[in-house]
Amino acid sequence: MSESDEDWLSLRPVEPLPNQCCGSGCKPCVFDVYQKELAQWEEAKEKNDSSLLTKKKEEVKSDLLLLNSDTFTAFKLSCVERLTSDTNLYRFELPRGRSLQLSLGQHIVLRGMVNGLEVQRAYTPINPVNAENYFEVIIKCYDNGLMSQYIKSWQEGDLLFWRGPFGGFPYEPNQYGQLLMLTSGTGLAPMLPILQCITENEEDETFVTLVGCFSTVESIYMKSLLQDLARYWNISIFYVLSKETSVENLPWSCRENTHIGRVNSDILHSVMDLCRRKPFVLICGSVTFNNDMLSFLESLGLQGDSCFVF
Ligand SMILES: Cc1cc2nc3c(=O)[nH]c(=O)nc-3n(C[C@H](O)[C@H](O)[C@H](O)COP(=O)(O)OP(=O)(O)OC[C@H]3O[C@@H](n4cnc5c(N)ncnc54)[C@H](O)[C@@H]3O)c2cc1C
Repeated sequence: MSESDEDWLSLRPVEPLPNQCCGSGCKPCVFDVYQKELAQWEEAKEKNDSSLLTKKKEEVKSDLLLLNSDTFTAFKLSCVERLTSDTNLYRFELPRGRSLQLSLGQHIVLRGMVNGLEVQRAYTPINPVNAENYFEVIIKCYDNGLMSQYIKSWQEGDLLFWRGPFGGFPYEPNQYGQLLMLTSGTGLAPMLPILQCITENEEDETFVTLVGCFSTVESIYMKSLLQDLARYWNISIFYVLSKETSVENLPWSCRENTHIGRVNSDILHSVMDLCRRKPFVLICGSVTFNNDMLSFLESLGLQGDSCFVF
């Protein structure tokens, strides 16, 4: 097939803008995909054969894996549950008896279209890794967030496009005597499948202490799931609430395990004193939160090789 210069120009892939990238270091990133498509375009142009461009740019279906790290697959949004004023739980349908087959703590990348611009952002499924027929993500929407605008337009039944998986925390049962999980907001997400994996395995005797940082009691996500998990003999859960004024104003169920204020080295010191063994620390929050936690832990004598940042 022969094409004019103008036709070739219209087929040339467009270089992504920096804010289209999710920034989570996934491979391939939107820029890798662009480089690959550009090379494909240059080859097709050289051979003057545009049929070489039609190869797998869009969604693919694999019989074995539902997800693919290169290309996007459509999943149906089956249910939206409001968790707080700005955060919802989104449940996606999978074919009957199928699971996403993620490893612990892995994230997936969502593709959105905002004002004609393709945007990609990372989200971490919270369901147990062996869950069949569905997967779930909790997403906080920001007023001025690009993907947030797209997510706010979703309706149950919509088809949304995901690729992955990426990242993850390599975990073996009883590998660590004690895990200490430090999370801020939706940073809770990668911890939930790890907690569920430990509590579902009677042979796994790992102690886990989770510190969840939120602004108020109302903003704590998945409170009833966390309460259920805290009933296990090896799981302890603490909250640090930055916008509450006094423990006395909190419901009785939260008073004993809540600190008021922002998490600091004193709070971490008291939490670490309650750990049964020297902890291996998992950290997930904003970049500032993660860096703050690493420096508090260092001041408490914990080295970087005892920490994993999502
Ligand atoms: C590996 C990984 C896993 C993630 N998992 C989840 C998850 O499970 N659930 C989830 O909700 N998010 C998760 N995120 C964050 C998510 O990828 C997006 O960054 C977030 O949804 C904001 O995207 P946006 O396009 O709406 O905002 P952007 O357009 O990227 O940002 C615009 C503005 O929004 C605000 N904003 C964006 N992100 C933050 C933040 N973290 N803290 C404070 N203000 C912010 C700021 O004001 C910012 O200037 C994850 C990120 C990574 C890297």
